[in-house]
Amino acid sequence: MADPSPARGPVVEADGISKRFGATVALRDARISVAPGESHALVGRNGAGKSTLVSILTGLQQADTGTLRFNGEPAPAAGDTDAWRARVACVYQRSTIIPALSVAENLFLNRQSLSALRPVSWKKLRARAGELLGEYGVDVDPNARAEELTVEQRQFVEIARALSFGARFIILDEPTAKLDARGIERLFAKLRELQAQGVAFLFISHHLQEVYDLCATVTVYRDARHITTAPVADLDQQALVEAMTGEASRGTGPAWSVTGRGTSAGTPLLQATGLSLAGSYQDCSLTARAGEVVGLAGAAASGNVQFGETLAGLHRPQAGTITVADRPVRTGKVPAALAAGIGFVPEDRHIQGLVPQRSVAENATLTVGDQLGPFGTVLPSRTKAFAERMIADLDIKTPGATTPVSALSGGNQQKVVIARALATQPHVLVAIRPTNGVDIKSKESLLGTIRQVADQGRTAVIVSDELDDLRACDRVLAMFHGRVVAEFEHGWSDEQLVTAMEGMTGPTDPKEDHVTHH
Ligand SMILES: Nc1ncnc2c1ncn2[C@@H]1O[C@H](COP(=O)(O)OP(=O)(O)OP(=O)(O)O)[C@@H](O)[C@H]1O
Repeated sequence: MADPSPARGPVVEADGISKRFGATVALRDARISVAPGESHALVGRNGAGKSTLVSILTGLQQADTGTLRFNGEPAPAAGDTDAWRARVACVYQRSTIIPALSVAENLFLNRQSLSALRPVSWKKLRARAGELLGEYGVDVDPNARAEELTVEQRQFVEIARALSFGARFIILDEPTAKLDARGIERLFAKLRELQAQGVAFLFISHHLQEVYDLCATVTVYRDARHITTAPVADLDQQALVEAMTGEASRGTGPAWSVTGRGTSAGTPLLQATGLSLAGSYQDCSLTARAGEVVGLAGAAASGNVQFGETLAGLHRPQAGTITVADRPVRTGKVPAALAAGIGFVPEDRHIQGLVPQRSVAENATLTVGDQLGPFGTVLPSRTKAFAERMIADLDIKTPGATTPVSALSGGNQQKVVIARALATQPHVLVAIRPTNGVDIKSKESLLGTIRQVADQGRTAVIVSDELDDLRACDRVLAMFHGRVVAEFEHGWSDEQLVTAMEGMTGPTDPKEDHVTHH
């Protein structure tokens, strides 16, 4: 690792940065400055320009105007990858680790210092990988295949790899999106440890609490512009949200409201009985009635995501049955689930959700081709009208319905995935972590949209470990280690639910009459 460079000013300083994509202005005269060893947050609504700034700070894209300096010196030439990597490290939400390779191979992939002319000594490489992981306190076996690692271990390997190029400045773009509460704690502990060694970071997150927990300074972008930079201690959450939205917050609760009427009213629409999937969960049952939103809570290894995916036909369970409106659904087949009226919002929009080169309109209507014309003869005008309604309903920030989805910001892509799931007017909507990557204001409208599904006499299942998502539910089942361990009627406390998700049964409290331990 290179010696830390002597502090000659901010680790990064960008000023007057503008960037256009065709008619879209992604950044307009924006700025950012991060001091050595500083923990700096960058927040803003979906499409505010955060990822565009990251791509400019890491040399992936060039700004149209503006200046960029690292440690007081001009940025390296475009394309000089090694020089960029020595100044700024970046960990993206999407892993850049190659699953089929070992940890050691991943760490030294594409590294110029290993001459291509010399045969690679695997023994040496493994030893160096071990040293490097040790240096950053990452407890992972260099021989392990990357696909065997947990999301969190993979992220630690990425951080070690990124910093091993010598940078003392690391950008983390929504690093907590795929971690559960424990994983986030460990990631933050690691970041604090690195900060104590003088590493500065720029932290991007839609979870404002994380900003308060981790960062000393916050910068807010809105509509491609820099709005403010301030010590986090000087901005309370209301002031921060106001800076992000440009509106005085209403100070009231969320736009949706839990009716709590679902439990006794409504006939069962979705019934999953005794489902088991080897290695994931055993003997799990769930009933969702017309008019209610049911939460399926659980931490990373609880099996809740696999249970939700099974409902949508992604896995074939070894045991158990699924019915929609009393009709059996063939398990393990996505088309069968769709035909039975189960709409699905997958966890990973990149893999399961979208066709990036296709337009917003096409993506939003991928599941309803038959409503818009026979296959191959989709009528563009109907597709467009349908998509335009979705764009308005879900507040999707896009220049138009014909814009390719790849040109949308991450959070707006997530809204397209939800639009698509809603397009079929499903009887049952199964949504996995639906507000992942979505800004605080859009989150309310998305949860409101899911609520509408129930209000129209249909039903929704939200699979999540996010308390905000779960609060939008009438009833929550908590899973731990592959089993449903407790059920909560409306009125649970955060602590009760978190305790259940962590596999601990709280003391039996007379006030706990809305909790059933299974
Ligand atoms: N390659 C591109 N082509 C066209 N437009 C783009 C491209 N990349 C970004 N944009 C547009 O630039 C704007 C800023 O997007 P950016 O991804 O920087 O937002 P963001 O703040 O990171 O949002 P999110 O929180 O949703 O990730 C958006 O309107 C987006 O649609």
